[in-house]
Amino acid sequence: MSSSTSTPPRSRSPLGRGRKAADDGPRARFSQLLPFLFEHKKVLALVVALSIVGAAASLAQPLLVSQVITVVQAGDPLDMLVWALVGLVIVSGVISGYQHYLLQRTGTSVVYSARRQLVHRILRLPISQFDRRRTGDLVSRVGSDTTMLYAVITQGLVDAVGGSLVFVGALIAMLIIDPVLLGLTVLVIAVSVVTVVLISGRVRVVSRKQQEKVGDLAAAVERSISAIRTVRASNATERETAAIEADARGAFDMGVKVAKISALVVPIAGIALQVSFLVVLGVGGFRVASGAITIASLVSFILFLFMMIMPLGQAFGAINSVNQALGALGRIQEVIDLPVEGQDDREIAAKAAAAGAVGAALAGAPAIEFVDVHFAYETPAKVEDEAALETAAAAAAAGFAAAPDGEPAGDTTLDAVAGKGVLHGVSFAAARGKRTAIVGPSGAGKSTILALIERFYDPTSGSVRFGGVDVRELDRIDLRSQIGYVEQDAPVLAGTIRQNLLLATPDATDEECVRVLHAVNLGEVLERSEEGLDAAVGEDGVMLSGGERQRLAIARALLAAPPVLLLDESTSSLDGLNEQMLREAIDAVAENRSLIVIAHRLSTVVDSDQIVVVDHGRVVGVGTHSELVLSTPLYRDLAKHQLLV
Ligand SMILES: Nc1ncnc2c1ncn2[C@@H]1O[C@H](COP(=O)(O)OP(=O)(O)OP(=O)(O)O)[C@@H](O)[C@H]1O
Repeated sequence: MSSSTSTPPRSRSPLGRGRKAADDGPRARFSQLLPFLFEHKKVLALVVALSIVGAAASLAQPLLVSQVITVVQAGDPLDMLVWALVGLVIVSGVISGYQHYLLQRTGTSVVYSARRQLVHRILRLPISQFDRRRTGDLVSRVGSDTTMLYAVITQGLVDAVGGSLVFVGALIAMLIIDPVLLGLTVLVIAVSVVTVVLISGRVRVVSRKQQEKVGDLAAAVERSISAIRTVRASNATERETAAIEADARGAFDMGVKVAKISALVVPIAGIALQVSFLVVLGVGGFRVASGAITIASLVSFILFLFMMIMPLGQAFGAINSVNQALGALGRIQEVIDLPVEGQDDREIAAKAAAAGAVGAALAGAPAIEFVDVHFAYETPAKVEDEAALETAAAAAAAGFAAAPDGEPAGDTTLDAVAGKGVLHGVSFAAARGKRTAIVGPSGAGKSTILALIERFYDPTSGSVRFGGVDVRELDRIDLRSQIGYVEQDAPVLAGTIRQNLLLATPDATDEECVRVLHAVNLGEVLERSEEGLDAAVGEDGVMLSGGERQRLAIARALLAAPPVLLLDESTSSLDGLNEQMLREAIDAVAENRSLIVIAHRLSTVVDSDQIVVVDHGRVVGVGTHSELVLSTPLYRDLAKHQLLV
């Protein structure tokens, strides 16, 4: 958002903005994971309850085994004990299977919930966010980063909760059996826990970087695919492939790093088990020999030791997967924390809605009016010192733990600053029910004018008025429902003709669809395929010609029958017939409504009620064609070039 009035403070996200750490980038805390888990608290509670039962069943096993040994030594019959053991094994198996299913389902639900939140947020971000974010990276956050959350649930976290019960239970049992042996075991375990915690902080950082690389990869793929014809025609396939492969390689390298660090974690539980086993066996042997404990006690102590180490391994796995997930969650949360479009003006909009401001547009006021409008797009801030960031990241890596906050070392490309002015004191009024054309050289600011009417951006100063009311005082949804907008060059969505038409007017009937298609001279496309309205138009409408695409977009706007229609004429050159059809389409939509059309071909606009000439963001002339030819040199030149005078 470029408006000085509505731009939120720089520090938008608690994670990313305004706070730069050595490993620059969005970071998530464990507490931010909790809301995702909390959504499933009932199922998770059930899983924990099952874990407790499972833990009890597991804990009972060594006790039974110890009983079996005692009974065998005494030469007594074993019947009941054996059946109890079999029963316990079966119960443990069933419980663990059900638990596994619940965890997988919950993991999938957490991913689903994160995706929903992300999509909900992304589609509502201010347009300025799309100017500086890469589409592929956003797609990757929805598709890839979210899947990392799955592992938190399935790989350990909840298991570790249940496991910790086994751990505590085993600990108590071991304490009762032999406190001396336990002391030695705890010592070995404490060393391994400290090591794992130190290593896993690094996993979070590297995992986030890996996700960033996956984002880069997705953005690169999107870039090439969306321009595939140009890429092919430029013989750039090899170079584009190489560039994408380099991004894939970056993701792979980071993946290998994650694997290396994780690989340090995995054997630690095993090593801890082996070391404690040897210590317990050695010292335990002496203690049996000296009569301090019995053989049965030593055997059950060792079984408890195994039982205690298993959940420890789970806990280490959990720490690892949580840290990986937190890397991805940082990127998810960064988007979720962005303000949605209009977040700042909710109060104004509520007031406006209460007052019915759109409906109460002032009688006699122009449909659209610009009053001394100045505007500058925000431009992404530069990364000031990448080398400093790298050094700081390396320093943090050496420290192994999660990076501490540092001084701002630079700026990511997602922060924005006000760029150079695009509109400078633009004033004009588009009368109701009339046709206003905006003309001017490329880059003059014509499309920007339409963007301000749609409130994709707000002016830096001055005001844009709809029916005499400043658009900032209107509810955006109401405002947009009054305005049709046909954007330049890319107006068709993948899908069928019907889906395209119904985008703004989901309830329109087939008859209405067919009527608007005829109104814009597109009746013929219905005859091309037996499917009629259900014929697919392909990604970006590639199955339609440039002129047809533009007219389909006009038909869509026409179907909604808005009182004001903004039309950014396609810059692509149309042949005579297509141009004629476009003019007829515009004539059809101009009926009974206020039309503002950006024209690249003066022939489309010579008969407009009013023409506004824009040059370098300034209005340099307003009038009819014949007036402007006399009064405005720029217009005269444009007209001359297009052979109209
Ligand atoms: N989203 C954007 N972010 C930053 N700058 C932009 C953005 N859109 C346009 N600009 C800049 O604003 C200026 C005006 O662009 P605009 O698209 O309004 O011109 P135009 O008159 O419609 O041009 P054309 O006739 O070529 O479509 C240009 O210098 C352009 O580079």
